[in-house]
Amino acid sequence: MTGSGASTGAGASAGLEAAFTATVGSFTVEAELAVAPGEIVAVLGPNGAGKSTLLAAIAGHLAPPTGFVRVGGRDLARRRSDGSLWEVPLERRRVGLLGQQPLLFPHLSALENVAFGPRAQGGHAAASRRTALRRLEEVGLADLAERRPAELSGGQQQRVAIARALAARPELLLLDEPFASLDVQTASDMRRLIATLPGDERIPTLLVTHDPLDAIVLARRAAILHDGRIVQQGATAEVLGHPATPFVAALAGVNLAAGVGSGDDGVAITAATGDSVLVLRGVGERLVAGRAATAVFSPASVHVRPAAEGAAAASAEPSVNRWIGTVALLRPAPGGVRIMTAEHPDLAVDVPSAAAVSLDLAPGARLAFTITATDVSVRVIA
Ligand SMILES: Nc1ncnc2c1ncn2[C@@H]1O[C@H](COP(=O)(O)OP(=O)(O)OP(=O)(O)O)[C@@H](O)[C@H]1O
Repeated sequence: MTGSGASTGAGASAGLEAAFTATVGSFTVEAELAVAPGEIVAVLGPNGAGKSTLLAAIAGHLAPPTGFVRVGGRDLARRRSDGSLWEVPLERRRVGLLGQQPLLFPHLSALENVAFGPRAQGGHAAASRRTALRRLEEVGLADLAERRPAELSGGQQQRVAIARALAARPELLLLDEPFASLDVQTASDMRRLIATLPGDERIPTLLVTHDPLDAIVLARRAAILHDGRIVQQGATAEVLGHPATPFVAALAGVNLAAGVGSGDDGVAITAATGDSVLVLRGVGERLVAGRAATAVFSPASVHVRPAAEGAAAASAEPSVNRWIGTVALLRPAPGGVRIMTAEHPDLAVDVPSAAAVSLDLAPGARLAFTITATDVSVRVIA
């Protein structure tokens, strides 16, 4: 391999390193990512955030207008300074891309599907079939090796697709919502499978999903994509446990309350109605009085009861970890009802169905909310 674009990076153990822009139509993705060998990094984002475009650019289906994609220290694509593109052809990339649909060859058996990659790489027929059978054993499908895709369930087809991707000895795995079309039990089996495979093989794996559960279960690191940009990345627990923006908080299913340090280790949050201040004390960083700070908590960790007769939302004294709110909006939530109040319309509170019935919820109802400090994470805004 010659040419100025073929620079080697930090060596064969470098995993995936990428920093590029990629464009489809008028939409542009701009990303800087690194995935270590054996590591799974989750890319989370809502519909249309650019997740599939990001994977297409890394896989080589889209030429990046700027930047580079490098795997194992070897450039797969690079824009040179004169604007010309240096890239490894698709068939020589050793990138396994697995989408929502397994896309198996319908006329081939499961075994022949899996043996296809090793054969295409020049392997002998018998050796390729042995490799394929071993891969099918790993995904628990050796006894169905002779079946064609139409004779397999959706979950089984996905397993064959994983076995096929791995049989081609990829240097990088790209998983695009691989659980999206599976039922709950099959998706859970697939998660377990994916959790063990790439680590054993030291394959860097990028897992695209819109489900925070995938990131929590499978990935130690997560990147959040929004409108084609990575808006936050880091340890999964950190990103989802203390989101930097309301957008990431909504994606993670937690509340992010912005305020200022209250001087007694709480975050003072002024009500939208402007007539009261809620102080949330929690665990986390030391806060500085008057400096911007955030508090994060789960909608389900708030306790709700009817407000005592005559309880006033407006008060000169800030109340600590408790507030009175007027129901403004009610929405279905998993296992119950989500409440939003006029005083704090950005803070969701979830109550189980049984509690919702006994609270006699309706817009305009006045409720008392409390949360314990151990359920609140607080942080200074840099
Ligand atoms: N071939 C195309 N031509 C023009 N625009 C496109 C094309 N493919 C995708 N887009 C646009 O690019 C944006 C990102 O699409 P992309 O499929 O990458 O998002 P995504 O995060 O994978 O979404 P989803 O979760 O719905 O699959 C969208 O606004 C989409 O409409």
